Parts: sequence; structure tokens; C-alpha cells
Amino acid sequence: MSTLSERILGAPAGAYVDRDVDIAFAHDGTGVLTLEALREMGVERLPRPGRLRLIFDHIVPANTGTTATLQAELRAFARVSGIPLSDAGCGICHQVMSEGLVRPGMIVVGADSHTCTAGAFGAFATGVGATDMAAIWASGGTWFRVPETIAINLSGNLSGAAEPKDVALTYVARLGMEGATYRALEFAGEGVRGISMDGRLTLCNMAVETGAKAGIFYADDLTLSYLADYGVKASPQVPEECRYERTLDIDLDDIVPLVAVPHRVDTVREAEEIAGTRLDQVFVGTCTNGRYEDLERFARIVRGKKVAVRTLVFPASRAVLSRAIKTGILADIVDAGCVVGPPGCGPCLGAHAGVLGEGEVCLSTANRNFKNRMGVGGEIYLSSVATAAVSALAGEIAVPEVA
Ligand SMILES: CC(C)[C@H](C(=O)O)[C@@H](O)C(=O)O
Ligand code: SF4
Repeated sequence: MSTLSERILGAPAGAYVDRDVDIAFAHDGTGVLTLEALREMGVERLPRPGRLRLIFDHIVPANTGTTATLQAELRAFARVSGIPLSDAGCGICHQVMSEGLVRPGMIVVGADSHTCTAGAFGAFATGVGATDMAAIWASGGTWFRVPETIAINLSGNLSGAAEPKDVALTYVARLGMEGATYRALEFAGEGVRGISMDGRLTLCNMAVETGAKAGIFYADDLTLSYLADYGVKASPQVPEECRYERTLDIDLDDIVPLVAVPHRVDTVREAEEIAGTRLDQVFVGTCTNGRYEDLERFARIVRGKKVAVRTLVFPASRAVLSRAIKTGILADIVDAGCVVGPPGCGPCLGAHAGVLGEGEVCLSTANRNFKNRMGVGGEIYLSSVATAAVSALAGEIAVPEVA
């Protein structure tokens, strides 16, 4: 009788286990540090390069000569070591993982904290540091302490303008930024069924904002049909009776549009309470909310209208961008006056495109609003896509009525 994390890691909570990993990836930022650590360790050959991956997403295309040189070095390393490389323009590592690479039951590690996103497929997926990643690349495996699990028990259905992002902000606010440290969050209950795969990815993505190692859903029919579109065959995972450390009940019928206010992601208000807050920028994208369903929802709201404030839209991957072009929603977004950027992290971490100036205020669909993250002196509010869309049209924080 095990939690899903216990089942995948093959031991009860609290145990330490050594496991091979199915996928171990790094991006352009942490890849540079991983390579540096490998060189310091004197590692020359990597045993299973096919299970490793480099994905360029954080600063793409390169913003300075120094960045370009580091990326060129990493590219050359991938070539000689046989590591598959997804180069600039492919999209955010977590989105690339979710497009047919991750399967139920896998153990996935990534040198990025939001690796927990892949738990949406019933995989145990967690972020590690670059030095740990170097050791994993050199050996093919690592140790884990099997986490205790907090169940997030979902009931009911989302209604009105509420989105999975509002559910994520709800559990982050209720658990707090350290409330689930070293735990796994397992999404359970009848309410799970009504949440799309894109929505499940959003929910798992924010698990790390509570300190959790992983966020995880059982693979069900929806998971299997999503994966089938990528040519991946998988079996469902049937939940067992198991012991959770605690259970957090969330009734989806009660969820309303929410906003995390500066500078903590667990400081959450109803959008209604802070409506009218003046904005300098709206940012739609990231590994939290840059997927096709998000862009479609955004386009539906801004179609035929004009945004009243600088609005940046960065699709999470090439596949998302391509689909948005083919279905025509990208034209709606551009015609509404938005700036569309290349697939990748974009302004999320304040490294390039879309950096905020001193005192500027941004409403973003990302997962973090730490002080100075998008630029020194900038202020970040976090919301759903629908809230971002109506706010972009209003030039100030506004409350969406229908998603
Ligand atoms: C740059 C990277 C190490 C970092 C992370 O791991 O989360 C980034 O993706 C972020 O969101 O802050
Ligand atoms: S989109 Fe933002 S949160 Fe996600 S991996 Fe990139 S920088 Fe990190």
C-alpha cells in the first residue's frame, strides 16, 4: 500500500535508495555549470548519453558574446559526448519533456527546480543542482530519500473564470513557501478527472514553490490519450489505499481568480481585492502557463481588441508556437498589439527580453515573484492567463468573468 512516489522509487517514505535515472537533463544555464563540474571531476566518458539531454531555453537566442561563447562550448560538448541537444527555439525544458519524452513510472531528474512539472505524467521528477547533475551524468544514477507525501484532494469542478493556475496559487498559499519541504504532493480525488493535461502540468509545476521535491498525478485515460498523440504507449496507474502524511482538501467549485502579490508567491489575494493596480507590463508564458491551452484562452479574450499596456507573449515551445500559427490564434494575439517572443523562458528570470525597470509593475503568468527577479526594482504579480488577458486590455489588474 504505497503512495505513487514510494511505488516508483520502490521503497517506503524515509528510506534512502540508489536508482538509475531514465532521463537527466540540464539547460543552457545549468548545463554550463554541469560541464564545469564534470571537468573538475576529471570525467571523460559518459556511460549513457542517450538518457541525457541538453535543452537551451533560459537565454535564447544568446543575449551577449559571453553567453554565445558558453552556449557554443556546450553545443560542442553535446556533439562529442553524444548527448541529444534541443537548441534555441525548441522551447522550455519542462515543456519539451512533456511533449512525449516523459512516461508514467519514470524517474526524471533535471538541473532546474521546476523539473517537478513532469510529475503530471505519473513520473517521479525532481530538480537537482548542477554538481549533482554532473555526478548523475558520470554514473547514470543517484540516491534519493523517498519523500513523505501530502495529498492534495481535489473535489468538484472549476467554474467561471477559474483556472488550474488559481488552484496552484491556492495550494501554495495554504501550504506556504516552506510548508511541504522535502515532501511529494500527490494530486488525488474526483476533481482530478476534470483537469486537462496542460492544467495538470501547471499544478505540478508549482509544487516546488512549497518546498516540495515532486508533484505527481496518477496516469489515467487522459494521460494515455495525450501521450498517444506523441506516439507514446503507456499503461494507467491505479491508485492504492496508502498513508499520506496529511491531506489538503480543495473544492474546485470554490476557486476564484487569484493573484500572488510582491514579493512572495504564497502571499495571495483575490483578484477582486487588488483590481485597479496599475501595470507597466503583462507577461504570458513560462513553464507554468505558456502552453497551447493558455495561448488559446488568452487569444479568445483579446481577439478583436487592443491591449492597453506592453504585453509580451512567449510560447513555451516550438510545438506550441507552430500550433498557434496554424490555428490562427497567434495572429489574434499579434493583432491585439502583443509582442510575441521566441519559445523559451523569456522574461521570466530577468536575464534578457522584457526586463523591468526600477518601479515598473508586471503581471505575469509565471511561478515566482521574488524581489528583483525580472529586473532590479521591478514588482511582479502572478496570475492565471484569463486574469492576465483582461488586465492587459485594461492596463491595470482586472477580474476575468469567463475563462
Ligand atoms: C536558472 C535555473 C537554475 C532556475 C531554477 O532552477 O529554477 C530558473 O529556471 C528559475 O526558474 O529560477
Ligand atoms: S520559464 Fe521561468 S520558471 Fe520555468 S524554467 Fe524558465 S526561468 Fe525557470
